[in-house]
Amino acid sequence: MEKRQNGEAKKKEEEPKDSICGYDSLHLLLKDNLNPQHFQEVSRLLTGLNCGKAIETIALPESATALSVKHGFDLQAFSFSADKELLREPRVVRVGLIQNSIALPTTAHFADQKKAIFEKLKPIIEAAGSSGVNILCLQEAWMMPFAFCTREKRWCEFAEPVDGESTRFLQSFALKYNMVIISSILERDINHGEVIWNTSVVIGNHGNIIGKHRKNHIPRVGDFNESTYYMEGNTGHPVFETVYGKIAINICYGRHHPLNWLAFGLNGAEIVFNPSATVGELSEPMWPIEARNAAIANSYFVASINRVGTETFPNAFTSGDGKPAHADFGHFYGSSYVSAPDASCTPSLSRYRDGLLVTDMDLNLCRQLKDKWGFRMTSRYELYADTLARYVKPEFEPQVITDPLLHRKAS
Ligand SMILES: NC(=O)NCCC(=O)O
Repeated sequence: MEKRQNGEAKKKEEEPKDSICGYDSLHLLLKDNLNPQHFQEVSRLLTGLNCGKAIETIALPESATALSVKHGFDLQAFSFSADKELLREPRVVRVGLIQNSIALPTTAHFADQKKAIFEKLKPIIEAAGSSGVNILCLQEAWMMPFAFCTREKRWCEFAEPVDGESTRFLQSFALKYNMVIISSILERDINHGEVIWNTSVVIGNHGNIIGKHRKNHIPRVGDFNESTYYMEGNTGHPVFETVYGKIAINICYGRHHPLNWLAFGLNGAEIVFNPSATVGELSEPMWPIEARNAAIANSYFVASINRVGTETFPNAFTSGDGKPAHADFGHFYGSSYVSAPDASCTPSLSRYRDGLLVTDMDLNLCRQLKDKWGFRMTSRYELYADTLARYVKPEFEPQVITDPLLHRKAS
């Protein structure tokens, strides 16, 4: 079968490892195998409609497509519109998401591994910059292998202060392209006993550091032994007011926690980024649902990024499930995508290749959905504030009304 570039990639003769039956994404598998009418109907249900239409693709400059061809990364671009308003101008923001695999084996010298990731990312960030991206977000702990499966402490050497080399590397791009950049790193807090955090640094479009947010919920599932390395974050639910809009970051496992999403919404977020690192066997069926649900429930956009590839570590580890020791986490399935508050979403980036997803979004859509569905207005927060206040007390008793005939035998 024919081979096309990127969003148009058709099934390849030999199925690439970790593809979906030879395709980069479910969207492309369906597109290639359904007749156009069926595909349109399936897409209407799977990815929704934005302002009554299928989400539109947008053309990117030749410089960006040339970089994607030269460096072999997936490049896709879409646009969400909002209804025209009489009193507000449209507020269109261009968002870029980067997913990538590591660049060198995990056995290489740590300094070389980090440098190689920087080099690998340069053309992808350049493509984002030359595409006019306003806010760029990288995946969770993008500057290192996701070594938290191993429980070995030597990987802590990758940790950096908020103003460390990874931030400095990105600050130059922020300045060059007038871009806000969200950079999720393994942070070492020099001023507080050199402790380690999982942190997103928000770099402003002038190359300044606007602030940071530390991961609120730390996984204890499968091989995700992150609690061996860092504690639950202490930065609350900050929303960063940038020149391009109000943004927040819900780091990876936080996406399973509806109250985490809610708190960013209550603080006024218009786009919540979800930089992640998660593997197919554990979470792939959840991936297309949770972020999309959060976007709908909280009337904001959600931008979800997952890393790519299989990372093999020098020493095998066990998962506490009685299965044999192994040296990799499983496959990080990429599939980054954007969800809108009106229940539409973009198709995903590749399941196995590096990629850049560029998405235009008119932030006016957030308030339009609040006005239409009234989720904030009907939320009854005081009801839940009361339940939660009682629940967190040791003497809490669940509100259960037991059927007095529960134990009576059926006659
Ligand atoms: N990085 C991370 O928190 N992964 C946990 C697994 C998941 O949430 O799917």
